[in-house]
Amino acid sequence: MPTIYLASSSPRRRDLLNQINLPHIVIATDVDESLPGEMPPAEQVMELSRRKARAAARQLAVGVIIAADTVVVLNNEVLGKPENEADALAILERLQGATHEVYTGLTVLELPGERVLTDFERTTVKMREADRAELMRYVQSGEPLDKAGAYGIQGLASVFVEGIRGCYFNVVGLPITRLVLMLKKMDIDVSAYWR
Ligand SMILES: Cc1cn([C@H]2C[C@H](O)[C@@H](COP(=O)(O)OP(=O)(O)OP(=O)(O)O)O2)c(=O)[nH]c1=O
Repeated sequence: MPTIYLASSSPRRRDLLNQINLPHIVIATDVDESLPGEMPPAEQVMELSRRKARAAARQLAVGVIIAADTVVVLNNEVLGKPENEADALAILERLQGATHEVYTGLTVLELPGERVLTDFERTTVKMREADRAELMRYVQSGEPLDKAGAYGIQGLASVFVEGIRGCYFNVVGLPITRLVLMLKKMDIDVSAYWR
């Protein structure tokens, strides 16, 4: 079975691979995340996941690389990670009482040979109304700062989520079933690692 590499510094993605008992090695990458402004969100996250996978591929000779990129989209506007606490509060004030979408782009790259698959997953998230004081306390918890859309559904932000449609794991940053299906296309069966 090939060695799996996760081209991500996100602890959430690591946790999700551990949750499905998929042994992996984390590879740190540094990619240019600048994009042309008019790119649709699905294209953006797929392109960035491809860049992350390719950056990891430059450091390796053999194995299968997984890379992902997640953004939150509100009324066609792409929201990445907040720049600071004030930005996090501004984002959360827009998300409260509204419905948004979470997109994750996913790339699986096999070495040697560079066979590459890229796809994306989209989940709709509805948040309840919340007042400024509540959102302020959430920002002060420190949870929003390293997360797209300034929240973590898997953490304290669960108190704001009214409902979701689609893959939950996609919101956390790694759509598990989408990944499993892509690995299957590369003739890798995740359950073969469960020994
Ligand atoms: C919406 C949401 C995002 N997130 C996180 C997942 C990702 O880590 C992060 C989105 O940022 P990304 O740029 O996709 O990933 P990253 O910078 O954390 O890691 P890397 O580029 O090295 O792979 O937001 C949550 O943990 N919970 C959520 O509910």
